[in-house]
Amino acid sequence: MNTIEKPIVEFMNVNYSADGLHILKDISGSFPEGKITTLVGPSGAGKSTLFRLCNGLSSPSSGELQLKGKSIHEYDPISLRKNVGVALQSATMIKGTVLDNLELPLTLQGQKIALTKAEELLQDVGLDESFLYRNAQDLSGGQRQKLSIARTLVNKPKILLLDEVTSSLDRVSQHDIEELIVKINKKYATTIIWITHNLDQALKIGHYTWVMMEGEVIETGEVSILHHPKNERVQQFVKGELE
Ligand SMILES: Nc1ncnc2c1ncn2[C@@H]1O[C@H](COP(=O)(O)OP(=O)(O)OP(=O)(O)O)[C@@H](O)[C@H]1O
Repeated sequence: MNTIEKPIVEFMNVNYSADGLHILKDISGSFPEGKITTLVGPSGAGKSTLFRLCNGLSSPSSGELQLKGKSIHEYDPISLRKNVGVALQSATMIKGTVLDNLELPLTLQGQKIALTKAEELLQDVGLDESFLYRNAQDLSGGQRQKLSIARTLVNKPKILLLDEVTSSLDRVSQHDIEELIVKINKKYATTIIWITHNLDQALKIGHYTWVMMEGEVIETGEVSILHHPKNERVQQFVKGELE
């Protein structure tokens, strides 16, 4: 992160343990506001666990985690959900139409979505407004992922957490989603934190990267560090020698 950038998510000596296992080890660092940071590392490195701390699904065992300069403990669940949107690889839909799914974040708050808003959100993610009354179960994988991302935008989140959102998609849909995320980042200045196994994708769309291994953050910096990592294990990882 360069000096003029403001941190929006800050980890200060964060540890997380579960079932007697020390899973996240003394994590310190920040995600800059309005930028795309990718989170990479081998399987089991702790990436998804770190995400669950950012959206309040788990709490640090020790240390401090701040969002917008305020401890995550001070956010109530609704304001946390409004600030932090999440899209997952599975892009799970409820039974019903595209509109029902788009409206879900508001339904949970006892509200309805304005039709013009729903149309605008579909337009944002490149789905035609004629999709609104289609059965969500009938969408293709790529369309479902676009809808899942549109759904996170309903609350205008400041931060969007993406966990392997393109891993089960074909190349064309993968490319569409990458373009879409870059567009959202530019249009709404949304901070994006993106877990990906795909290093080419990290290099293509990210401004910054965190490399995690065995519960630790090993290297961070501009995404170009992936071309010439300093750490020997990270060098092995980028060469594909670690799973
Ligand atoms: N609640 C839990 N209880 C016990 N172990 C856990 C728990 N949550 C995560 N772990 C363990 O912590 C480690 C990190 O898991 P995590 O899912 O965060 O890794 P990851 O980097 O996201 O991996 P992947 O890329 O495979 O999704 C793994 O060894 C996992 O089995």
